[in-house]
Amino acid sequence: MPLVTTTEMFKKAYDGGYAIGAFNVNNMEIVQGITEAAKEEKAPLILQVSKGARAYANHTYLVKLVEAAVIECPEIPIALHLDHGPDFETCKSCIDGGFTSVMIDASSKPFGENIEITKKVVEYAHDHGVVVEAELGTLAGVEDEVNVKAEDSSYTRPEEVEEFVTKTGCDSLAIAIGTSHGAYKFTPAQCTRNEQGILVPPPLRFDVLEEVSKRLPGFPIVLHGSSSVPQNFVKMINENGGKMPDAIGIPEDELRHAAELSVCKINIDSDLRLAMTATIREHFVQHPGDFDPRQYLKPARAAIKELVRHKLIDVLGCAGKA
Ligand SMILES: O=C(CO)COP(=O)(O)O
Ligand SMILES: O=C[C@H](O)COP(=O)(O)O
Ligand SMILES: [Zn+2]
Ligand SMILES: [Zn+2]
Repeated sequence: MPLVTTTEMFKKAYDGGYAIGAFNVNNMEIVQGITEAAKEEKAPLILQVSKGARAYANHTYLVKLVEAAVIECPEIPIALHLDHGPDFETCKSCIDGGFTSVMIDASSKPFGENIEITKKVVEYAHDHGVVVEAELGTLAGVEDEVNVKAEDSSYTRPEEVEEFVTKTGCDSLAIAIGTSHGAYKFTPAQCTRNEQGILVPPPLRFDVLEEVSKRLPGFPIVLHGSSSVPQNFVKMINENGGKMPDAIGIPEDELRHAAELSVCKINIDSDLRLAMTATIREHFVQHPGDFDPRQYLKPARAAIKELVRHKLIDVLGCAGKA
């Protein structure tokens, strides 16, 4: 089947109490690792491309890689989504250039301006059969080299969501409930220790999510910054010449719970980066003579595939839903 929008996927995910994985892609091995897992697990899939990915790999290369994945995986629905579209022009260029979904992220702008910009993108997108994700609230962390400090982040205000969705006509809404971008989502000081001595981060604001959902019944909610920062990969990185002290992510239990509620799209990028980097670092230490990129990119791709398989089956609940 050709690239699809997220409309049908979100409807089924909302009613079925699961979420679709939205994975960031930057090169061929990442596209292949993700799509091979989704194909084998019969999971609907969102592949997303950031401004940084377009700058790194080039729009055409990324679209063609995703189109190749669509040919290789005819049995699963795949959407191609622009992640964190910074302005109308970038969204327009992706809408004109083959994407089926775009995010306009004007969440750092004042409420009225966010509505204006989002509405303009929605009008153009809907005229072209493309769906739009918008955002209310500000996540902490790094995206496109912009670093939002924890003190500048803010939770979504539930009292704003109905007006925002009605006035903009957006198709899904990303909200801020305590997730953040990158591999350092919490400091150890913010965490407590459980009986096994493992750091447990402060809980997500499920009260905010529930209040939002009450005001927007049936409306798909999106969670950004939802990597769990698997500690086995952090350990592999640190034991093989890397230096990632205190990398902490979102506990999988919380993501599972969010997926059962109104969250229909869960964004994961950092975990893919960790899987790839850990595998390559270990490979270089174990095989110092290797210099053919295929020797280390092959296990890196396999690590991404197994990570994604785990997310689809054990976290998102979307395996078998294609
Ligand atoms: O939100 C994301 C992409 O938009 C990715 O978040 P992570 O950094 O937690 O993977
Ligand atoms: O939201 C952030 C995503 O992880 C994309 O990251 P990037 O801007 O470094 O490509
Ligand atoms: Zn944002
Ligand atoms: Zn994001």
